[in-house]
Parts: sequence; C-alpha cells; structure tokens
Amino acid sequence: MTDIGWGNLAQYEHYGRVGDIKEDFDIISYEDSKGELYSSFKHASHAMLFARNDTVLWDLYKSRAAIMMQMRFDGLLGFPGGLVDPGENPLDGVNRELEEEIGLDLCKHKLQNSDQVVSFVNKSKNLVLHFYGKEVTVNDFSEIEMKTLSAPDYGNETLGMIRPPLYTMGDGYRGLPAFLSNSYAGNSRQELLIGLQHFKILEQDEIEKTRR
Ligand SMILES: O=c1[nH]cnc2c1ncn2[C@@H]1O[C@H](COP(=O)(O)OP(=O)(O)O)[C@@H](O)[C@H]1O
Ligand SMILES: [Mn+2]
Ligand SMILES: [Mn+2]
Ligand SMILES: [Mn+2]
Repeated sequence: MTDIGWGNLAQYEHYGRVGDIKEDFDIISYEDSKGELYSSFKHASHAMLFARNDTVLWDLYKSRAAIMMQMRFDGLLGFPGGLVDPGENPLDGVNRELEEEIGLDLCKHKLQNSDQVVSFVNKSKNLVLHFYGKEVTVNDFSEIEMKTLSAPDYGNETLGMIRPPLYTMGDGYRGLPAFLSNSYAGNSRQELLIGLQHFKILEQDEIEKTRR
C-alpha cells in the first residue's frame, strides 16, 4: 500500500515508515533550542502529565504512576502536544496544544518553562522537539482525563487517552515491555523512557530491562 501523500505534513514527515530512523535524537539545551541556530527549524512540543499512585494490581504489580498518553490520528502512540505555530514559543505551543487535544484547564495546570524536561533535534524530520513533564495529584489526573472526552480535537486528532502499564509481568514481556513494542509517533517512545527516569518513576535497571 503506498502512502496516499502527506499533504502539508510533507514539510517534515520526510521518511516513510515509523521507526526508520530510530535514534535520531540529538539533545540540545532549552536555551540553545530557542536561539538563532534553530530558528529556521520546525518546532514541536509535547508533554507528559502524570500522577504517582501506589496501588498494586492483584498484590503483584505496582502501578507506580498514571501517565497520560494518546492514540493519535495517525494510528501511533504519542503524548499530547504538537507543532509550535509561527511566532509562538515552544511553551505557548504546548499549552495551546494541550488545551486543543485534551482540553487542559490552563488556569489550573498551565505548564511553565521549569516543566521542560528535554529538548532535542530530530534531523531527519528537520524538527526541534521539546518535551515537558508535570506531576499532578491523582484527583487532578482523573479530572483532566475525564475532560479529554470533550476536548476540541477529541475524536479526530486525539483518538483516546491511554495509561501505559509500568510493571513487567511474569513472562518478562507483558506490561511495559509489551506496551513499548507498539508504534510511536516521532521520538515519543524515547521521551516516555526519559520521563520515567527523570521523575524517578522507574529506576534505571527497570528501564534497562525494557530495552528491546
Ligand atoms: O509524542 C510525541 N513526542 C515527540 N514527537 C512527536 C510526538 N507525537 C508526534 N511527534 C512528532 O512531532 C510532529 C508534530 O506533532 P503532532 O503530530 O502532535 O502535531 P499537531 O498536534 O500540531 O498536529 C509529528 O509529525 C511527529 O514527527
Ligand atoms: Mn494538535
Ligand atoms: Mn497543531
Ligand atoms: Mn499533536
């Protein structure tokens, strides 16, 4: 089946298949990312909203945290967020996209520059990507999650929210490793692992276990 064309996405969706260029992920500082050097790049910002939670499934599997990810219009998993519009800065972009895609109440949960976790260049896509992360309470997480159903982009760009399982089950595969074997948009798979480590939701050795 050939691609039916990228339309206006062609400007940055250069390569054809997901995962063609796995490790195209050059970390840069947040400051540099907003400088002259990258002003000609397309920028995109995505965010990981999460709430720690110590429930244990069947006295076996620690939930650890609820993480908000989404099934996207392109059939790939990713975080809420999107392209930074011309004249917008990456932070305004992510707040606008979160309002569009999950109906985030910016009066309560607006992201700040201090919520930036990592910025990197995906050369093959001519994209600078900014990844933000913010911890909320379990109640706030549920409230945000409930509201996603009435978000402007719900049902077209955003096809439903999911919470990745963060435990590994007895066969060493089901749970997080199985989740990680799905297809991801852009570098969202790497971002998830970075977010889990950055916020100490998973220890390094647990993350190593999930690497393919
Ligand atoms: O969760 C993500 N993390 C990092 N990059 C992503 C994620 N989802 C998509 N991308 C990449 O960023 C680009 C723009 O993101 P997205 O498709 O969300 O824009 P939009 O919401 O403005 O339509 C996509 O073409 C893809 O390459
Ligand atoms: Mn969007
Ligand atoms: Mn957009
Ligand atoms: Mn998006």
